[in-house]
Amino acid sequence: MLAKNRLRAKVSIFIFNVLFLGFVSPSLLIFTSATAIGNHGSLHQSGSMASESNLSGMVVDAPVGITHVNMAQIEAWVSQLESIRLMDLEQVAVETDKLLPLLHQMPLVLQYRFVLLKAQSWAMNGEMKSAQKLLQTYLDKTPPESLIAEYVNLLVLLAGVYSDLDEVVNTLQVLNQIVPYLERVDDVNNEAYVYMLMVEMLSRMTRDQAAQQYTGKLYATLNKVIKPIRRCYISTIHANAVTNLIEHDINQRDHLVRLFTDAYHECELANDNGTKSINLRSLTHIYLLDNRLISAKKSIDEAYQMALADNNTSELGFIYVHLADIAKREGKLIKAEKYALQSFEIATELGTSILLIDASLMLSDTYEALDNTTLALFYRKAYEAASLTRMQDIKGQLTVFESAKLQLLDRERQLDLLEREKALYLAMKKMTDRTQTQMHLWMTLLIGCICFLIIWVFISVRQKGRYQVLAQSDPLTGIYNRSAGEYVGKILYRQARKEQRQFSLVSFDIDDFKNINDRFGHGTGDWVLKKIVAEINPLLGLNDIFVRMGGEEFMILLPDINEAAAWEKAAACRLALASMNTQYSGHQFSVTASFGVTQAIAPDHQLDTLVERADEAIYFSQMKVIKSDDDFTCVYS
Ligand SMILES: Nc1nc2c(ncn2[C@@H]2O[C@H](COP(=O)(O)OP(=O)(O)OP(=O)(O)O)[C@@H](O)[C@H]2O)c(=O)[nH]1
Repeated sequence: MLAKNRLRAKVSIFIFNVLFLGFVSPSLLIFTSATAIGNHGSLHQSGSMASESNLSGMVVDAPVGITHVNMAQIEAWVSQLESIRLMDLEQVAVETDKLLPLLHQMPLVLQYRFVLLKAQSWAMNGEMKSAQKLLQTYLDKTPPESLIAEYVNLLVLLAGVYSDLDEVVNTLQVLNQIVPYLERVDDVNNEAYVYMLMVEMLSRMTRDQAAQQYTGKLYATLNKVIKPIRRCYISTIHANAVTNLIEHDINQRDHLVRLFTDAYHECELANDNGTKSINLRSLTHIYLLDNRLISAKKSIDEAYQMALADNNTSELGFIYVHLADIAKREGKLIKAEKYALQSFEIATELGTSILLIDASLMLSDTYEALDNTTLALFYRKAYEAASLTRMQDIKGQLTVFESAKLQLLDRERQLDLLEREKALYLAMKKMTDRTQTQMHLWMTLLIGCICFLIIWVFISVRQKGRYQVLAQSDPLTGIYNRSAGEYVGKILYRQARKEQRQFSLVSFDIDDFKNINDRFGHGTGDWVLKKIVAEINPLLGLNDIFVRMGGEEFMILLPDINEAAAWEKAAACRLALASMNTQYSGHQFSVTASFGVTQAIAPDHQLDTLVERADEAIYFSQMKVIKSDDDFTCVYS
C-alpha cells in the first residue's frame, strides 16, 4: 500500500515537474494550438528565443488610439501578434490589452483566435484566473462546424489553465469535453497534450483503469509527433502511466526498464535534462524493486550530476531519497541519514508534499535501522501526517470528481429523457398532423360533395324551370302557349270568381295572315307574329296574361279589369297593329286584326265560356257585323 502511494506520489510530482513546475506557461504553449503558434521552440527554446530576438515593434504596428473599427486591420494585427507570441510576450500582452474592448465586434473566427492569444498571454504572465474567466465564456458556446479547430484550441488551453490552477475536477471536465472533438480536428499536438493531461489527472485521482485507456492513446500519438521535446514528454508520461499499472508484475520489469530507457533517449534528443533526470529516477525505482543496486546507483548518479549541474533543487530533493534508499540497502546508514535529511530539508523548503512524504518515510526507516526509535517515531508521524493530508486531499478531490461525474450522468440522463420526450412529442405531433390532414381531406371531400349536390340541385331546378318555361311558352313569340295560357287562365279566373273580382278577356285574329305568308314568305309571317307580340307586350299590365292560341290567333286574359278597360286595351292594341312599321321585314304592308272583347259574368262558371264568346265576337268582327250586347263586344279591324 505504502509502496503504491509512494509511486503515485512520484508520478504526480514528475508530471507536475514536467508540465507545470517552472514551465507552466510554456508547457501550454508547446502543446496548444500548434498550427497557430507555429514551430517555435521548446520550454527552454522559448526563453532563449525571447532573449535572442528583439522583434518588438518590428512586426507589429501598435493599434494605439483606435477610433474606428477596421476589421481587416484588426485581423492583420492579430495575425502579427500570433507570429510573435513566443518571442515578445510583453508586447503581445500590451497589444492584446488594447484590442480587448473590440472583442465582441470581431467576427467569431477572429474572436476565437484573439481569445486564444489573449488567454495565452495572461497564462504566460501567471494571470491564470483572468485566462480562465475569458476562456470559460466560450466554453458553453457550441461552435459552428467550420470553427471546431479554433474551439478545441480554446478548450485545450482552458484545460491547461485549470491544471495549472490544480483544479483537477475542472480539468477533467474540460478534457472530457474535448475528447469527442479530437478525431474531427486531427491535431496530433492537441491530442497528445489532452491525453497527457488526462493520464496525469486520472492518475492523480487514482483512476488507474481509466488512465490506462488514455495511456494507450497517448502512446499512439508518438508515431505522429515529430518534435523531440514533445516526444520526450509523451514517452515519459506513457512510461510512468504504464508503471502505475504493472509495477508489481515482476515479469514486466524489463519492459518498464525499456520504456524509461526509450523515454530517456527521447529526452536526450530533445536536450531536456530535467525530464531526462526524471526518467533516470524512474529507472532507479524499477531497479530497486528488484534490488538491482548497481544499475540503480548508476542511474541515480547520472541524475544527481545533471541536477547538480542545472541547480535543480526540486529534482535533487527526489534524487536524495533514492540515494538514501541505496545507501540504506548497502548498510551505509549514516550516509543514508545524511541524504534523507537533505531531501527532507528541500521538501520543507519547497513545501512539496509528495517529497515530504518520501523523505519522512525514508528518515523514519533509516532511524529505525539506526535503532533511534524516538526519531524513527517522529518521522513516521511526520510521514503519516503528510500522507493523511495528501490522501484527504485526493479523497476530497475524488468526492468532488465523483459527484461531478454523477451530476454529469444525471444531466446526460435528463438530456436523454428530454430527447425521448421530444421524439415522443414529434411522433405524436406527426400522428396528429396526419389525422388532421386526413380530417381536412375528409372535410374537404364532404364540403365538395355538399357543394356539388347544391350546385347540381340548383342547376336541375334552373334547368327544370327553363324546361317548364320552354314547355309553357310559345317558342316563336316567347309568350304563353295555348295549354299554359288556358291552365293559368283557369286558375286566375277561378280565383277572380271566388273573390268576385272583375275578369275580362280580349281575343284577336290576324286578318289575311295566309296572304302575308303566301306573298312574302313564311319567314316574313314569323317576323310579323313576333313583331305583333313586341308591339302589344308594352301595352299590357303586370297581371295581364298574353297567350298565343295557335297560328295567328292571340288571347289576352285581364284579371281585375272590367269590360270598358278591356275595350280600351283592345283599342290600343288595334291601333298599335295598324301603325306597325313592317319595312324591317323587307316588305311594306299593313297588318290588321279582328278583336273580340268580353268580360266575365255570373253564369260563366268556366273560362271556356268567355273564350267561346270572344271567338264569336271575332267572328262577327270578321263578318264586319257590329254586334254589341252585354256579353261581348266586337272590335273591327
Ligand atoms: N308564318 C307562319 N304562318 C303560320 C303559322 N301558324 C299558322 N300559319 C299560317 O297561318 C295561316 C292561317 O290561315 P287562315 O286560317 O286561313 O287564316 P287567314 O288567312 O288569316 O284568314 P282569316 O282568318 O279568315 O282572316 C295558314 O296559312 C297557316 O299556315 C306560323 O307560326 N308562322
